[in-house]
Amino acid sequence: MADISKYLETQLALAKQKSEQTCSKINRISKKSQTAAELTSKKEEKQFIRNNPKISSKNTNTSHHQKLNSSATKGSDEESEYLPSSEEDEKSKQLMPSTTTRFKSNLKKIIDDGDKTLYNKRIKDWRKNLADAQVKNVIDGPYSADIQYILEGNKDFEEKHELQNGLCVPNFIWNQLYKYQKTGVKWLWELHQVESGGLLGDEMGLGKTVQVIAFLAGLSNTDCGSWGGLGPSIIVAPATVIYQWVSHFHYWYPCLRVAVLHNSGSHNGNYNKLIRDLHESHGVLLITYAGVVKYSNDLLSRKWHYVILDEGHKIRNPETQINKHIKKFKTPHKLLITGSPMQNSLQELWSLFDFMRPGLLGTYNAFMEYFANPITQGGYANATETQEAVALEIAIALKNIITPYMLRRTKLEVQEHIKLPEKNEQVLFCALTQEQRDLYMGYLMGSTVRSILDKESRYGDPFRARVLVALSTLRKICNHPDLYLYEIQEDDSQILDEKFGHWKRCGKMTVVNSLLRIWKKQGHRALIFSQSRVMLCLLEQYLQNQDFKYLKMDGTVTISQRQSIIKTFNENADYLVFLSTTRVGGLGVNLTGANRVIIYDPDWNPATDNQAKERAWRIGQQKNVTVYRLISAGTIEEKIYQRQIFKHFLSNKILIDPNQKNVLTTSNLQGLFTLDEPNPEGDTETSSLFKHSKVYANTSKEKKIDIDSKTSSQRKIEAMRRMAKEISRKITKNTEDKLLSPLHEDPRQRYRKRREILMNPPKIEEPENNIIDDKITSAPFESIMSELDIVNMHKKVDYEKNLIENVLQKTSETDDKTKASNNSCEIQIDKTEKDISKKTIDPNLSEPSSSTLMCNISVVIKNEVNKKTKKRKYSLEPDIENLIAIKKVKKKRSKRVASKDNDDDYVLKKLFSKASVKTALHHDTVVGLAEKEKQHRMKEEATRTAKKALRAIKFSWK
Ligand SMILES: Nc1ncnc2c1ncn2[C@@H]1O[C@H](COP(=O)(O)OP(=O)(O)OP(=O)(O)O)[C@@H](O)[C@H]1O
Repeated sequence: MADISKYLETQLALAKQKSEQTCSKINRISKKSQTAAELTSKKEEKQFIRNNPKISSKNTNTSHHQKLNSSATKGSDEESEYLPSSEEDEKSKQLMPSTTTRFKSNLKKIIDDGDKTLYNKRIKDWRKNLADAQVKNVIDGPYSADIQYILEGNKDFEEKHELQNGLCVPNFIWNQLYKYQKTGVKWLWELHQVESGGLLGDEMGLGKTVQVIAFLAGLSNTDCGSWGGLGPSIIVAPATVIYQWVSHFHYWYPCLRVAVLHNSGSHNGNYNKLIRDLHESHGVLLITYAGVVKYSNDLLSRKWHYVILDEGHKIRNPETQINKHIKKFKTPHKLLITGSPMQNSLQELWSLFDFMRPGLLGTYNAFMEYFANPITQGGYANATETQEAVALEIAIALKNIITPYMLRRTKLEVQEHIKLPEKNEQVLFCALTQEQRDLYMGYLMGSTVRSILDKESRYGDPFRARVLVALSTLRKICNHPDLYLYEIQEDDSQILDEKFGHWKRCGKMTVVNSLLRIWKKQGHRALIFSQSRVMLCLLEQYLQNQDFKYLKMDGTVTISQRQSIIKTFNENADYLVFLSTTRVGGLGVNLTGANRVIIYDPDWNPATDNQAKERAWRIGQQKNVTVYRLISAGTIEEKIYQRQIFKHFLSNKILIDPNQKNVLTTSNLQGLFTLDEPNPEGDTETSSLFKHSKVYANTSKEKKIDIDSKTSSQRKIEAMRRMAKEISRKITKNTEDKLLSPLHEDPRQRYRKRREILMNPPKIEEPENNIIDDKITSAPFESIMSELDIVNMHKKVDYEKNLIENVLQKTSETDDKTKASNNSCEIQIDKTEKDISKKTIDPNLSEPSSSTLMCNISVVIKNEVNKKTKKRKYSLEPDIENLIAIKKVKKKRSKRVASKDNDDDYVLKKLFSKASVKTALHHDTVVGLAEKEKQHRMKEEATRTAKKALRAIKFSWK
């Protein structure tokens, strides 16, 4: 009896201790986190007050939040959905010097035709090369499509392919076009003839630029209309792709003059003169979107034949300055090129059509009332049946209206022509580090978020701006704790250089680290995109520390040099990584040198992320492409991803299939400011919603490898380790259960219940998230005795010994069954056990605490492993928590590294095994594309079969 009461006392003490630990873990946020949240809130508050004189005239320092705030209140759509990245990036101070500067001097600039002398020289060189190619069949200079055509042995390079009604496209272009591109050129020609604008909306990388150049080349060879062929034209494009246009023109149609109206252009002197010159020579003027606003008076004072907007979705917000200026051009020939015609909402579609087919979709207000709102409403999963039916009918009507003016082909549809390699796109839900979780929770509990969520305290300040600032802060914590902490440092000296931005402090960076290491071994090259330039600096610092060769392109790289950096990366396989902001490197450029893509942080706008990944998966890519989108599990990033899914759905409903069904409901503010920990299976909210899209690493081959390669003792060690972990978990769980239970006041009852559990131990599932070979070597938990059973069966002093013996016995049984036992490898536990009992078991306790137990078992395991290590020189992998690496296994794995087929599988297993990735989803399945793909294939198959059937009955008659 006395023993039992002593035991119960100990249990009670243990339970109390455990409860305190648990409570403090759950509720207590570190001092550092609290202080950080309060300092941030104060800073933000000052800023709000500063920006809202009605609240107070008190003045404060300027911080980046001012920018956030002002942009947020401006109400531009881009800013409402997205907190400045590139804009912020362009101006934000750099944390560390960019190595990009090193490469600048080596980069060869692409020169446009703004400078007439240079233009004349280029034309002279080109003509000479053309002549050389015809005569000598070799050239000493840059290739162009016509020269290439001649060198390939074609004699008809001066001939043209004439389309119906006279468009004459030079053969050296026409013959190089894919079939669907020829259709595209014909479609542009049809629009031209009916004097209409249009939207070329092919998926990214399908050669929209090439189609437009082919069409313009055709026009310039066709004597028609008031311009007698091609008149002076303007192409508006984002800064990064301006020079891509130049080089495409120089390649595909070298005789045309193309000049860049920008500081970076070759033209010297008065920009007015350049516009006049270009206009007179019927050339093409390339200009940025900002340039249109800047030079609008001069541009608008002339008549232009074609106005073409590349990445035309830039004008999706009808309220912007750019939009207003661009719509003033008076020509019916307006083309819009974009791979993402609808990104966030239906109003965007209206804005695009208002540029190239004004009036087609009515006025803005009418469109919003009669089209956009009902379609959106009917799109939510919680819409009524009537709302759904109305949405469907209106979506069909809208699709019918826009179809003649919009040509969109997906990669899937044209796959038989372009034969792109496969693409595997996954969303990896990454665990936050303890520090991140702490800071995240601290900020959620801080005054900024409280003031947002507390309806009562919503004073008349810019509420929306507060929300956006808070969201931005949470995103920073997800990206790296230092992005957040850096801002509240009063003084730079507080920053510890060696720890600053360290990858181990951030869950997603840990994943990046694993990915890059594996990819380097596998021989893959990667693009890494982030929204923020500051984050790129941290990634850059990481790459430098690891000695990974990389190139970086962000807003600080001059426009004229961007194309050269891209070219260098594509041509030089020494560079492992191309780092870029999503907005600078994600638009329009070709980065096919890489076949792996990491999208480090999600954008509110799904198209931004899509654009980025399409840089690698496009014509010219030879290898299979894998894209990883990193999401910090349970955080704001997951909500952003869900928002992306909804936007995808909406856009697919109009552009692809009005019958699309949605699974997401509207989200509320509260939902944005929570931290949803993944459930025990590692599922986050999103992965629970999209269970059918979950990615499982294929373990079958790995299992075989492990069975073959592991010795019996290694298996025993692992079994012990797992069991120790499980026992520890059981103790913790039991203690917690009791604590939560109303019985916790009565130790006797608690004991009775506990005994009952011991007599009938619950079945415990094997942990899913574990080292690779779980299922092979683990002793079945249901047959393992609980540590308390053992305590009850033996004296305390024998506790450890018995436990270990028990484990070994069970494991031996398992081993015998699998015929893999190896007597010579028997673990000698006696000495270890004695050592442990001397060193670690607290004599005051009748039962070791779970943590002590865990520690003890670890010691046993480590001792054993060390012993083995000494004997056989095994190498351990200390950086992987709880993983005891065994060389043989590693050897097998490195063989797997070489096997390209399983590259992605291997990567995923590694990530799961390190527990840095909680779960992974197939992105295409989530956004419904895989389903579409399946349907498309089925339809194709069905059509083929039907045709065959028709032929069959026809011939059967004969
Ligand atoms: N017919 C073709 N023959 C050879 N190469 C082609 C052809 N069409 C396109 N390409 C190449 O494919 C790549 C992608 O083309 P392009 O940049 O025109 O695509 P895009 O649809 O404009 O892409 P984005 O939407 O990303 O701007 C380029 O490198 C281009 O040279």
